[in-house]
Amino acid sequence: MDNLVKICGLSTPETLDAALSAGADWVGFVRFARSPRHVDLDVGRELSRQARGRALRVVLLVDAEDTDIADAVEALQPDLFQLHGHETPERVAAIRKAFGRPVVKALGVAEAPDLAAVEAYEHAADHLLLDAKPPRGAGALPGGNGLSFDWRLLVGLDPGLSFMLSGGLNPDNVAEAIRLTGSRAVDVSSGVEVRPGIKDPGKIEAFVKAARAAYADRT
Ligand SMILES: O=C(O)c1ccccc1N[C@@H]1O[C@H](COP(=O)(O)O)[C@@H](O)[C@H]1O
Repeated sequence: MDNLVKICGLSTPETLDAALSAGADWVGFVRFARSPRHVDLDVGRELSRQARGRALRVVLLVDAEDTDIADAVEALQPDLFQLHGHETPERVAAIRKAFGRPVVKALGVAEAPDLAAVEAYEHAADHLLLDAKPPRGAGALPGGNGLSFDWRLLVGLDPGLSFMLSGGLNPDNVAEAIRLTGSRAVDVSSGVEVRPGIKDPGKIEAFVKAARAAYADRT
């Protein structure tokens, strides 16, 4: 992953088009029924067709059963999976092997000891996504909460696999996040929305521009 921008939680042709036109490298589709960004299989199929050849397509799953993964693969033909639940390294490796797609494993970060989990996924996942820990409490989503964590925790981090920074990013803070962490990949969902699940084409464009400018400043 190098100078990569991912826009996640896209659920309409118009907002997907905004992400593709802005030059997003990866686009994400959420398959998690409780999420305001969840796409059913028919919508996902159409969106995935729209993105094919223009960006890599990521299907986001949360502690999914094999049958649900198989349904998502059949309909959306994703290029990668993002696993955003409590999947163990063994489960991540099994999904990667069974479905023949690279896996991005999301890990929640709140404090330095949380980064100890990184090592366990070194041989199981292809990439990591470092996200804020979700809030405690019934009904909280495992991600997509617009919360950031202390990016200084990542300074000097050199995991054995590439990582993507996520959690609470938006067009106004992504440049600082890239500058501070040195991250070569960023991911956003709620920071380019007007309300949960409703993406804003202008914010999508502004996010991609701001991330690209920050990457360019670094080289
Ligand atoms: O977006 C969701 O609804 C979601 C549901 C379940 C798991 C993860 C989810 N979102 C992902 O979380 C990160 C961070 O999101 P945000 O930018 O802080 O809103 C991102 O990868 C989302 O796609």
